[in-house]
Amino acid sequence: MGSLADVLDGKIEVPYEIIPHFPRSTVQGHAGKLVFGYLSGVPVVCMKGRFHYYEGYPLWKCAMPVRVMKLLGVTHLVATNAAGGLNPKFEVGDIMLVKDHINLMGFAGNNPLQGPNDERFGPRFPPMNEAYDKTLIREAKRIAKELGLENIVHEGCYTCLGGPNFETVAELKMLSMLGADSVGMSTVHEVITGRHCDLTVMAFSLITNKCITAYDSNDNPNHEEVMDVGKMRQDVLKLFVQSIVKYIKQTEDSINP
Ligand SMILES: O=P(O)(O)O[C@H]1O[C@H](CO)[C@@H](O)[C@H]1O
Ligand code: HPA
Repeated sequence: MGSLADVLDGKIEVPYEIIPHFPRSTVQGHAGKLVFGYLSGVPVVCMKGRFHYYEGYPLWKCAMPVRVMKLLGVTHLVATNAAGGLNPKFEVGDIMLVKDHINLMGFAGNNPLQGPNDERFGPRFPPMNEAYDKTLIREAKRIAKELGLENIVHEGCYTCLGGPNFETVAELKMLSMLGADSVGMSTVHEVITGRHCDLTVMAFSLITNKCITAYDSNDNPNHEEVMDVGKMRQDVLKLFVQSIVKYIKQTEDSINP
């Protein structure tokens, strides 16, 4: 067992505390380390713990590790998250490939790219209509089929709220009407920052709980359940990401032999 970061070959772990100006992880279950190593022979860097707006960091700081990755030579970002399933077809433990997002915090003028634009990373007005790489989504679906995961892998639209509270019934009903299929408190600002600096991006949600859209329900979402489902699905997620990374490497090698 262990997360993806734990099974890298030639692993080097760098605690966030020793990286100058790096934020610190404050969330239970987020260890706070950058882990370098090889996954199926492919050099990768994993974040063991990410940063959320509700921890008190501005969005640009939450997403700063993405720019650090860009400067390290990273070309592809695979962002994963735990999310509530809003689409009634999703079950707990399912995977949702993100085909699009709704940047709710952006609606209120809060964006990781706010402030002076650093042209060395990217343009002032980056497009976001093709944020999630279509080829990677297609190949992830093929890989899911090969691994026998086709019944649990879906495609949908993710939305990020500021948190830390889970959503009200009325909020969830509204998000559903807006077209969201999964709901979380991360990823969108990382993806925007990644696309701004021209990383190829894919993302997926692990559905850790069903969103409660009925007033007569006695269930409550909670972080313990989110972490438990994450642990339960750890091995499947590892295999899935490993296969996607292998595919990326093969295509890169065929382009630049
Ligand atoms: O998005 P990640 O970091 O996977 O975690 C999700 O799970 C936590 C809530 O249980 C929130 O932080 C939410 O964003
Ligand atoms: N809502 C918001 N964030 C989440 C959820 C949820 O239901 N589950 C995991 N992260």
